[in-house]
Amino acid sequence: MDLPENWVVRHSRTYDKDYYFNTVTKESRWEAPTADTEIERVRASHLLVKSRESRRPSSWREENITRTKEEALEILTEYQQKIETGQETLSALATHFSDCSSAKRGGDLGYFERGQMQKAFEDATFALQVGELSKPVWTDSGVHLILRTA
Ligand SMILES: O=C(N[C@H](Cc1nc2ccccc2[nH]1)C(=O)O)c1cc2ccccc2s1
Repeated sequence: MDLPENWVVRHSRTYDKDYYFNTVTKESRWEAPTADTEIERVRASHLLVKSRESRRPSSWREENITRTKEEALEILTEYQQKIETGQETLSALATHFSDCSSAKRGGDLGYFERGQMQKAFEDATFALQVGELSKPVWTDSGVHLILRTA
């Protein structure tokens, strides 16, 4: 029986039967959680660099974004290197350089479920472990670095 993420089976000596415990939410229940009973949601922050080909080639930073996709990736890869070496945090770089309005919240997008974000972004985020940084991910908005936070 494969349980959804963070769920474990425990044994109740009081009732001499197994129960299920979520090591993150600390919730316990008698019935086994299954993938389809759990509404999976994640939380993430991101840094977006737009290009001239973005769905909306404008942002709080730059009214008319003209950089090419190649230039956007070069810029994002610089940020990726700084975050991976611990020189910078994604939150600090997103605040100053992200072309998404979530820059005002350190790149935090809040919680979301499948079906809410552009598919490539959703798939990349759900594939990350909590605390893990993505590789550059392309959507119609531009190129992103994603940090899964919950
Ligand atoms: O779509 C947004 N902003 C777009 C850029 C963008 N495109 C995205 C595509 C996937 C995930 C985040 C994305 N942000 C913009 O400003 O042109 C969002 C901004 C915010 C701000 C707070 C929380 C959620 C969101 S989603």
